[in-house]
Amino acid sequence: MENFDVFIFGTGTAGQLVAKECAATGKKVGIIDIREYGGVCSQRGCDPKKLLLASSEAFELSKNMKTDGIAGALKINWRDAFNYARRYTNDIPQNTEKDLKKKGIKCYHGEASFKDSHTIILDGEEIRADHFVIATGMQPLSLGIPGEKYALTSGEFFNLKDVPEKVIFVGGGYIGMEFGHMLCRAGSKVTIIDKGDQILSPFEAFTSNLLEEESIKMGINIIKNAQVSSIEKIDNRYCVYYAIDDQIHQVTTDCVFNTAGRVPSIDKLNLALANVVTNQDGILVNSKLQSTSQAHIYACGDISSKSLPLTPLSSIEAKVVADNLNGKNRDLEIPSIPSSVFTIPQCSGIGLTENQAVAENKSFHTIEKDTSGWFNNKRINSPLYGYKIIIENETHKILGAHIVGPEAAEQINMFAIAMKADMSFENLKNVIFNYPTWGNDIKSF
Ligand SMILES: Cc1cc2nc3c(=O)[nH]c(=O)nc-3n(C[C@H](O)[C@H](O)[C@H](O)COP(=O)(O)OP(=O)(O)OC[C@H]3O[C@@H](n4cnc5c(N)ncnc54)[C@H](O)[C@@H]3O)c2cc1C
Ligand SMILES: NC(=O)c1ccc[n+]([C@@H]2O[C@H](COP(=O)([O-])OP(=O)(O)OC[C@H]3O[C@@H](n4cnc5c(N)ncnc54)[C@H](O)[C@@H]3O)[C@@H](O)[C@H]2O)c1
Repeated sequence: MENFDVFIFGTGTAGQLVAKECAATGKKVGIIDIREYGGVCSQRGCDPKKLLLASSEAFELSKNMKTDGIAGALKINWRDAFNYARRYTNDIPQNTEKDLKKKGIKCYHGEASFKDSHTIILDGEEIRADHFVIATGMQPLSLGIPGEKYALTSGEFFNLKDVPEKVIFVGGGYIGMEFGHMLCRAGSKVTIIDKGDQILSPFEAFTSNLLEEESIKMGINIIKNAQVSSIEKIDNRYCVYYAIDDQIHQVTTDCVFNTAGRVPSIDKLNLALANVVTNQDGILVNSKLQSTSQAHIYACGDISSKSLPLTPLSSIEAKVVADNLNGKNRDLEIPSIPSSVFTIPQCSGIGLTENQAVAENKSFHTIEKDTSGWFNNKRINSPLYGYKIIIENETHKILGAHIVGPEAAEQINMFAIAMKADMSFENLKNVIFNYPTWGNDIKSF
């Protein structure tokens, strides 16, 4: 029986980091993945998405500058954009595995599951470890409706070689909005159906509503407060049925995506046999990221109950787990987390929304403005730019910052620094920034 100091499930951002840091201190490390190596971010998430988005960005800028310096009709060639993204991502699995092996880590493939809290079984063989790390991430939630099998997943979006004439996204969260914007610019007639009354519900309503209005102007059909009840295949097309106030409606489409959220990937691990406790957020962990029921089993990244499912959080958590396994006795401390939806324009936020500040009984005031007419936005003929900042009355500290605009994802990083450094809003505005830049606009917020 193979025996390890540390055995890791999952080769994404979190799993790889723990494996490398533990191997670097001389531990005997094993790692396994049920799919190709590399995880969601590099294969089916952040990176291929941003690569595909590059042509949408180029398209948008040239479309907006059409009568102001750019001549000729532009078109996104989806197949070229797809091949471009693939060129970057294709080699990552084998390079990741090569790199892990070079560092002395034993690499496995397949579906392993726990036999007891120190033993797993893979293809009938037992593997034992002193410590386990579960970093298996998340997977699309099941819609639980007839015809669900016809809905494609976000991973399958990255196999889409041609632009569908019509496409429906069930769910107007991060993924539905990002993919919807891309396909709309590439020529699809996009419909987004969401069960809630606000798309991008974790984001501030002011910025999310502005983005929704702009998305509708672009031609995206957004249907809210709608419960999708079934999907039917008719010849080569799909009919999606949904209810609003008990009234059944239907839309026909060439392609449907399930973008209704993601759930922890724990179903294949047999965690009950290892006495590892879970809930709907993932594996229950303490501040050291140990399972609350089995201290020698850690969880990090999307799968841990502590984390928002974002790449930077997966790295932070993995580092805490690696440090603890290497004897450093660390607790997870999470600062305010910036997050962005990579639509065009982008929608970004950090800290509290206004509703959350009210719920937390904060004494605060807000400033908000539609700044679409400001110079930076006008310069590129972008249609939308706006912000809302939540400021604590007594300390003038930033409780939350929310921006929608072409460079909102970069601007929000400035707020991340200010909030980490406990700066007041005035002090952030007193910083001298380059002119004329998007960062410098913050001085006028
Ligand atoms: C479409 C999309 C776009 C995204 N864009 C962004 C973005 O722009 N910015 C951002 O911060 N975040 C983004 N995210 C989220 C980000 O990808 C995740 O937070 C991050 O990848 C999580 O890393 P992880 O290591 O925890 O898990 P993962 O990267 O999911 O890795 C988990 C690994 O475990 C494997 N696995 C699963 N089950 C088992 C099992 N039973 N046994 C063995 N292995 C298993 C999986 O195959 C996978 O390789 C996006 C996500 C999606 C889906
Ligand atoms: N740019 C980024 O950082 C980025 C991009 C993509 C994904 N992610 C991460 O991945 C996670 C998952 O993204 P996601 O877009 O799948 O989920 P999400 O939670 O962001 O959005 C899901 C949406 O689907 C709706 N919904 C749920 N069930 C539904 C149903 N049955 N019918 C209609 N609508 C339904 C919800 O109301 C919600 O608006 C995000 O929370 C985020 O952390 C991040």
